[in-house]
Amino acid sequence: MKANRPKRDVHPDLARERLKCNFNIEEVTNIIDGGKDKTLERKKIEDIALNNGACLDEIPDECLSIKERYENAIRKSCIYSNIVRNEMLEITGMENFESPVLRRTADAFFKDISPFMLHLGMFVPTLIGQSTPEQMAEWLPKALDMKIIGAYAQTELGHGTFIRGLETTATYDPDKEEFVLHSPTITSYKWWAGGLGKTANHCVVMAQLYTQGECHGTHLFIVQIRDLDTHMPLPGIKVGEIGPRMGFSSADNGFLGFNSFRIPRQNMLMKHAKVEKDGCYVKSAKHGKLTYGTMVFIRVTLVSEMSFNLSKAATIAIRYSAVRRQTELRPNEPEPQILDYPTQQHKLFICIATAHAFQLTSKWLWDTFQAVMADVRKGNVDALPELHALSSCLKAVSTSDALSHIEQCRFACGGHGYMLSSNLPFIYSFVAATRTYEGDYTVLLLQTARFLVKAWEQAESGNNVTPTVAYLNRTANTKRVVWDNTHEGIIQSFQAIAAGKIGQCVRSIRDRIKSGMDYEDAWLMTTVQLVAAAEAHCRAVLVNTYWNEMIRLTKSSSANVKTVMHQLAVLYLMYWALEKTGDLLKYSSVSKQDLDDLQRRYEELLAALRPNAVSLVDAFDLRDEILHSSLGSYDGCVYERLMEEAQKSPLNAEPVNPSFHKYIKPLMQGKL
Ligand SMILES: CCCCC/C=C\C/C=C\C/C=C\CCC(=O)SCCNC(=O)CCNC(=O)[C@H](O)C(C)(C)COP(=O)(O)OP(=O)(O)OC[C@H]1O[C@@H](n2cnc3c(N)ncnc32)[C@H](O)[C@@H]1OP(=O)(O)O
Ligand SMILES: Cc1cc2nc3c(=O)[nH]c(=O)nc-3n(C[C@H](O)[C@H](O)[C@H](O)COP(=O)(O)OP(=O)(O)OC[C@H]3O[C@@H](n4cnc5c(N)ncnc54)[C@H](O)[C@@H]3O)c2cc1C
Repeated sequence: MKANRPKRDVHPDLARERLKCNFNIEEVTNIIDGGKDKTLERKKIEDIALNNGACLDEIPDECLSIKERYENAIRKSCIYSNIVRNEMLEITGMENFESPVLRRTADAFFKDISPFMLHLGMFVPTLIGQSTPEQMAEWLPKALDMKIIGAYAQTELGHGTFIRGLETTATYDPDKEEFVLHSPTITSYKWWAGGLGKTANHCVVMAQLYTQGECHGTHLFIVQIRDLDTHMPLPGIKVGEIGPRMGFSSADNGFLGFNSFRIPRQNMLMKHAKVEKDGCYVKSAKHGKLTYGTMVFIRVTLVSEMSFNLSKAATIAIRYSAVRRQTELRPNEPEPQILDYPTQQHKLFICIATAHAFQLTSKWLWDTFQAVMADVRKGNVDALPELHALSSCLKAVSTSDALSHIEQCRFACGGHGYMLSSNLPFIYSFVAATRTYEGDYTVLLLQTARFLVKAWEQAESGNNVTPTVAYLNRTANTKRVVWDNTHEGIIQSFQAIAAGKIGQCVRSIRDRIKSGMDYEDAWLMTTVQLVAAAEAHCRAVLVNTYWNEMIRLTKSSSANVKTVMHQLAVLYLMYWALEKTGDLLKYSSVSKQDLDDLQRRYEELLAALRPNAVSLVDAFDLRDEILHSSLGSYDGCVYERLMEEAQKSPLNAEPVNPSFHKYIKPLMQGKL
């Protein structure tokens, strides 16, 4: 079903906005993409995937039933996978199947989500990260060629966060050289895995490994769950979909139970630990948590995923705000564009800046991840704790911030932002899940806090600490940093806030221990502060990385691009400084006068960015097919699109709904 989209003239308000632009949009797009060549490659791929209109729907997703939505998503997933397999991977290279470009074009096909997302998103990365070379040779080509379709089944009905508490067992039987997978309780049923309910025929399963009568903790196994020809669940497998949820409606998140289901020994993913034929367990020589590798990988990719989602929401809300006019400021004057209201600018410009902050930080995080993984391959796991701490807090804060900014974008669009045709509710519900999945917000910040407390103790005793906490060596023993309203000063203040909060946590824990608590209770009682300290550390990392990367990437930019990129980064620093005035007063010498000054400069900066606002979102270069929004299209024909989408409501298919004759009329006539 292809939909024809009428071509329209650009709305005059948007056309005027574009004339005001004073910087080279393409240069900014190149910075976001990671270089001119990357932009060209992206555009080429988008043309291949989107120009034939296969991604478009006649009937909007939201007007379909649950079953129709799933079936339509499968239909398009197959079309899309075929394009990826036959045309797109040729350009990116097979090894770049995780390229953000593929993720971005997928969004044009799925307003909600593809049931195949977890296949490429987690199943394939697990094969790559957890298999021996022999296992990789066996499974990876089939998975990349869609000969098998997989899911990642780790979470159970009873446990998601506490992986060590998972109950599914994999017991080795040396006589048959097989593992027996079993779900001993209702709470041990796998629950949530995307694509598992109806789509996948294979999955990676995390289970407690038993061999020679001993439990060796959780390990990963590859399991075929459905017949490849009939797609029927195999005997011993109970599988289905978990039911309607807030978002992810077409992802067929599933449940899975095993009744003494047997798999060959070779199906244990044995890169980091193995079970010999005789049942002897050989432990990972490197690091006990390497089986958690896929989670770390996805946490890293989620930071750029948040940038992408926020850039979509910001594009929709800013284009709409340039077209929408509301309220006479002075009698008989034209109503202003709502984008002219400083309160609207305050809601929206931070979204543009944050999308940049996350994008630049995500590239840096990706490079860090690659470097640490290269070390791990050589047997050096020293940097793993820092990577875990960093990816945990950046995943937590980027998903949480993106969520609240996307909600602001929806607020910024008034009533129309509540329409599903605006796409803002879809973006919101997708991002809402990211705050929970792949590690809940609080839980991940507490992981980072463990690392920070140790780093604090090292710095306190005069030892050098790892790079992302190096500021502790400077600030651990400083009471209050001297306020300085330059960008360096603001960055240092964020580091001082983080150091101050971590130090306070350490003192609280020690005081509680002194007063008789054991370490676990003292830690538990301090967790509210520990979460705040980890968040503060993450903000310090974000402001520092964003600033440094922005300077590095704009070195050879034209003057006006430098200026506008600089303005966005300063806006980001000021916004967060003003959000955290209580902390600044506590940990720096900032005065009321300094804060009033900062507020004034922030408001001036909003005004300075105003003429470039539409062009800044144009620089995200998001095609209409990707935006899926009645409010955010490039031409700004908001009202026409809202009306057009309204006509598609199934309730408008007939002038009188049968319920009138069945219920309303009898009620009116007193015959009910
Ligand atoms: C195609 C591209 C896609 C782009 C992206 C788009 C979409 C995303 C795609 C897919 C996602 C969609 C769906 C999501 C799928 C899922 O949600 S899968 C399930 C994810 N589940 C979780 O994340 C569970 C969260 N829980 C945990 O991670 C851990 O249980 C825990 C909370 C970290 C604790 O683990 P535990 O084993 O109990 O550890 P313990 O407390 O014993 O800690 C011991 C030490 O080990 C350290 N540690 C823990 N984890 C790691 C790690 N991963 N790496 C390194 N180190 C680790 C821990 O900090 C302790 O260190 P100490 O030194 O002792 O302090
Ligand atoms: C849309 C979606 C898709 C998903 N896809 C998959 C998938 O493909 N595969 C898969 O395996 N899983 C998947 N999940 C599961 C997901 O990973 C878990 O839901 C997530 O890790 C949170 O775990 P939980 O549900 O057990 O929450 P819980 O741990 O029960 O959390 C509930 C509350 O308790 C708090 N809490 C828990 N432990 C602690 C603690 N130690 N200290 C302080 N507070 C704590 C949390 O902060 C939270 O507020 C998905 C989830 C969603 C929502």
